[in-house]
Amino acid sequence: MAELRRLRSSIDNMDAALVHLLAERFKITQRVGVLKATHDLPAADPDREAEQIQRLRALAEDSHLDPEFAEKFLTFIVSEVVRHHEAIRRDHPGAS
Ligand SMILES: O=C(O)C(=O)C[C@]1(C(=O)O)C=C[C@@H](O)C=C1
Repeated sequence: MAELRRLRSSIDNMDAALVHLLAERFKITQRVGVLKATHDLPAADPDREAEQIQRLRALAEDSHLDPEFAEKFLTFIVSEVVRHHEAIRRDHPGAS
């Protein structure tokens, strides 16, 4: 069906955009991880995460996206970032 093909083509474009955005986000959090290891800061910052969740839930509501889903998505990404931060701390020569 032509309509299904068109819709799937748009889905593929958006999935590609998501992957590119996530790759850029992880490049930045990599640098944050090195900074945190160098300055002996904890991998996770629960206060910052609470602010991010609050902000994303509000954005999701405005955009008619399920805020629960937005929170789960952010938490999934941030938990992977924290795992990377912990690995950087283990490997980083400047870390204590
Ligand atoms: O902002 C930070 O301190 C980060 O390490 C980045 C980040 C994130 O991925 O947004 C990851 C872990 C923290 O708990 C909070 C936020």
